Amino acid sequence: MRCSVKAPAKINLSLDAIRKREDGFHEVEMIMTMVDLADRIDLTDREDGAIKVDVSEGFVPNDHRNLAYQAADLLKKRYNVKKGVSIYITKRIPVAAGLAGGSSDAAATLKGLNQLWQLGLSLDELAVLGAEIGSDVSFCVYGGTALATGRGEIIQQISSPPPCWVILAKPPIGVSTAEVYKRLNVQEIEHANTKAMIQAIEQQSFAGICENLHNVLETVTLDMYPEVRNIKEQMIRFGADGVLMSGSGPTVFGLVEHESRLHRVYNGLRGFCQDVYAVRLIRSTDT
Ligand SMILES: C[C@](O)(CO)[C@H](O)COP(=O)(O)OP(=O)(O)OC[C@H]1O[C@@H](n2ccc(N)nc2=O)[C@H](O)[C@@H]1O
Ligand SMILES: Nc1ncnc2c1ncn2[C@@H]1O[C@H](COP(=O)(O)OP(=O)(O)OP(=O)(O)O)[C@@H](O)[C@H]1O
Repeated sequence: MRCSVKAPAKINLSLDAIRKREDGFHEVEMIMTMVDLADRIDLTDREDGAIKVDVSEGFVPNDHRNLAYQAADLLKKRYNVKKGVSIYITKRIPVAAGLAGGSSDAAATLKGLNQLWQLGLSLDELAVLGAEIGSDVSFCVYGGTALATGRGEIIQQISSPPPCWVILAKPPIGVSTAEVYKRLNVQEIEHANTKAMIQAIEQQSFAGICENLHNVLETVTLDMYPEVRNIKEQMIRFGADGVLMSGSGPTVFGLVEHESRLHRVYNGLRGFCQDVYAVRLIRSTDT
């Protein structure tokens, strides 16, 4: 038996860190949403019980380090599954970009194997398992738009933002999430107004969303990598309505309401950066 699952990228419309916890993680408040740039996960079950991973991009690990492998391994061990699986990952989401590519691959693998291995688990159960793999995996299991708290694994779904375009620009560097969080000084940051962001989304106020875009990790990454700051400045200069770095970066996204302006921002950025994508937000009715 086979099945294919889409694994979309996420962006953080806001990301606030409340405090550093005893376990080394940060207590966060994040508003996350999916965009229609996606990896594809093809799963084929195997009678020999093995888990095999193959990835379209040779530099992504194809062993136990791959988060999709970890998802399959976790399900297999936890539910004592005798079958194995061949996982083929067609990567389209840039890697180590702040777009949760690996986390989304893991979430898609959990969902696909739930069907393939007929485990009958609910989304809530898959999300709890996902949290064992990484902080972003639970959100990726549900998709849509959500408030994520705890270390990112406590998910409360909210309305989808109004339709708009999203330009993603990724400079040619990879950023370590652990390193960025390590350099964050929670005592000194200007906090995000998460409530105002939720309210803007509930009221379908595009202007309100743009006004409340805030990511406390942005200053850290911008100080470490001037090229990320440059992309942010260019995105603003070319006229995106709202601009923010996603996650721990280095991808910067720009929200654009009108298609007429989309081309100017997209073409302008192409002059500075090779990895530029024009995508849409995924509304929960689209999935
Ligand atoms: C930056 C974000 O992508 C925003 O969505 C997430 O907060 C990070 O999610 P992720 O990549 O799934 O992160 P994980 O693999 O769970 O954690 C990587 C490292 O980031 C740091 N980390 C992560 C999440 C969190 N709430 N606090 C942290 O301090 C920890 O040092 C951890 O060892
Ligand atoms: N399926 C996968 N796809 C991409 N990278 C993976 C995968 N599994 C493991 N990795 C490893 O994880 C690292 C981070 O990749 P990923 O693309 O998930 O980062 P990210 O977009 O910054 O994630 P996040 O936004 O959740 O912090 C990569 O350097 C890669 O070696």
